[in-house]
Amino acid sequence: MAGLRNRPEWQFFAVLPKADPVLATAWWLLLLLRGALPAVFAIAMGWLIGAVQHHDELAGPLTLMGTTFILLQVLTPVHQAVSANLGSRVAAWLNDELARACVEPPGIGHLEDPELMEDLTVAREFDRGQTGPPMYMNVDFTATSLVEMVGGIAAAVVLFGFSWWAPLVLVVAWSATHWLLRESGVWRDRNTSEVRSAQRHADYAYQLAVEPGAAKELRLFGLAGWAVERFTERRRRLFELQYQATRLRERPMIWSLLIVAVANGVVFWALGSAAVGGSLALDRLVVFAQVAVGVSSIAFGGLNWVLDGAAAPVVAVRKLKPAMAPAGALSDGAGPAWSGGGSSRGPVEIRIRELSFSYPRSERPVFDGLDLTIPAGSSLAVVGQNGAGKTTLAKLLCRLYDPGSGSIEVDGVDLRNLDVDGWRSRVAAVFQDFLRLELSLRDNVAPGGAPEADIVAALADAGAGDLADLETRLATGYEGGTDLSGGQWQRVALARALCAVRQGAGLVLLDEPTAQLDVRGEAAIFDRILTATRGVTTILVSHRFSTVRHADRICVLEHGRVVELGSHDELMALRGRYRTMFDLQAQRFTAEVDEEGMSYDTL
Ligand SMILES: Nc1ncnc2c1ncn2[C@@H]1O[C@H](COP(=O)(O)OP(=O)(O)OP(=O)(O)O)[C@@H](O)[C@H]1O
Repeated sequence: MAGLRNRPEWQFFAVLPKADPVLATAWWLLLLLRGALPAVFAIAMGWLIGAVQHHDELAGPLTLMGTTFILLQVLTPVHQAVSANLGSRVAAWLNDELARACVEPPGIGHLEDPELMEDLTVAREFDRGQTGPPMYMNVDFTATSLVEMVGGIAAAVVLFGFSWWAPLVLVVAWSATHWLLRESGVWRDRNTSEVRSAQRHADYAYQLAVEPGAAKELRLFGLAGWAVERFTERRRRLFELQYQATRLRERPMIWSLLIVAVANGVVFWALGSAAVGGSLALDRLVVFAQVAVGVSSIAFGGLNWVLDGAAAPVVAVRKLKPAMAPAGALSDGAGPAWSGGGSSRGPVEIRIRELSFSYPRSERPVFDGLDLTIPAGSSLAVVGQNGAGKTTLAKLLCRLYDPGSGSIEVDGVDLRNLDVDGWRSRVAAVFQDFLRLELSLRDNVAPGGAPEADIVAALADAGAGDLADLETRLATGYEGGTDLSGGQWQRVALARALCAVRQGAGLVLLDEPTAQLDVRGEAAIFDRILTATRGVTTILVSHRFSTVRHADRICVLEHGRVVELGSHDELMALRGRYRTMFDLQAQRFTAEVDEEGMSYDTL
């Protein structure tokens, strides 16, 4: 039973009533009715012939035939409409499930776990129509295939009226055609890793060609023709593979044709001899001959093929739900909303002890015994080569991951013992890949709400005071909406953090907060950031030493450990890594005065 429940088809059918119980019931009823109608029509025809032969009343059989015929015509489009609606609801249900599974875990490990990526891609993209038909079509295809299956079974049931063996022979023979498709590899080969990989390549090349993100470089590097060529070639390869997969192979084809021909020959021969021998009247012969033909609609197993595509996203979503929860879990924070040692406002002291951390499924530790203390209210700049672990440190401080071993303490309390939401409400962060909400400027600066005076002041501190009206939506495509440049967006992200500081954040994390600002803007803004975050514990990640040097202390990260720690002057005097990096960058900043006679280079 558990095995049956785990089957993809079962999971697919189980989702239908969850998506919409009323539509699912209507869908099944219509399906059964449509499946049964051809057999009823055959019976009605036999009845009519019998009535003509015996000079009986024709109204009954004619009414039944007419009604069946009309129902056959009318129910098809009605069922299609129900299928389309049910399919859309199944897609919405799956999308909701996936959204919840992605959003509910407090950490983010489940979204960065390579083992979950394939299912996540299937679950995310199933309704875009690129890897297969969208769900509303899949439900319709499933309905059509099931109607045929039910039709074949109904015909076989009626054929029992002739003999017990005839329907069995025909059902077995026509079922052999399923084996034909399976042996031809239709289902198996269509979903091989080679086909999936070809599909991925074709999709990628297509996206390169049609999406605006790649448009600039494609043109600049003369790659436009290459992208189209690549797409065409990859797609051709995909079609070739799909053709190979769906091509019927000779041997199983000959065998199943033979079986079907023999079985039908035997049954029709028996029907014929019974009729000639006088044991089967014309009216019954007509019925049984029709249903004997009708059994053929169970042939070829199109249903399996259709269900394969329809069930894949259901299986992926249902698999992801239980897999994501532990991957994104954090150890339980036992404390109340804020259970740090200090007050619920004001700066916090951070103490990192023997911290080790590796990303999920990664052998290589990012940190291996990191020790670092950041006194309350001080600022610390973190520098180091690409990949040194600066962003990872910020993620750990936001408690998007828990450490592998060691600890991060806030005012003497292990971060794992703090309530996650309570802690996060005390952290203001700007990440390199910061959030750009398609909402008003006001909501971008204060997504959780804040007094207007704080929003306006935060925008001014971030140098975005005159960017736009607070109610302007920061996205094109909306009435009065506008998009911003990269640097302008960065100012909005900074304003969001600075607004949170005004709301009482105790830790500010700035990961490359001025990377997209022009030099003039950076120098001006950085002074304002320092003023606005004065007295708040601030961690600044930056490759710009003009920014870094203003921090109270600077730490150089290398191979998961702190290799240098001190003020700018102390580290310069040390003549170590920091000095080398600083001097290298300083050589590129020789011009200290611009054409307007103003000095911006603060190195
Ligand atoms: N989601 C992830 N899964 C696996 N490994 C990751 C992930 N994110 C980062 N890493 C790895 O962890 C290491 C540290 O990455 P991190 O982003 O913290 O570096 P960084 O110092 O911020 O680099 P940069 O200066 O380029 O921003 C790198 O080797 C990186 O490849």
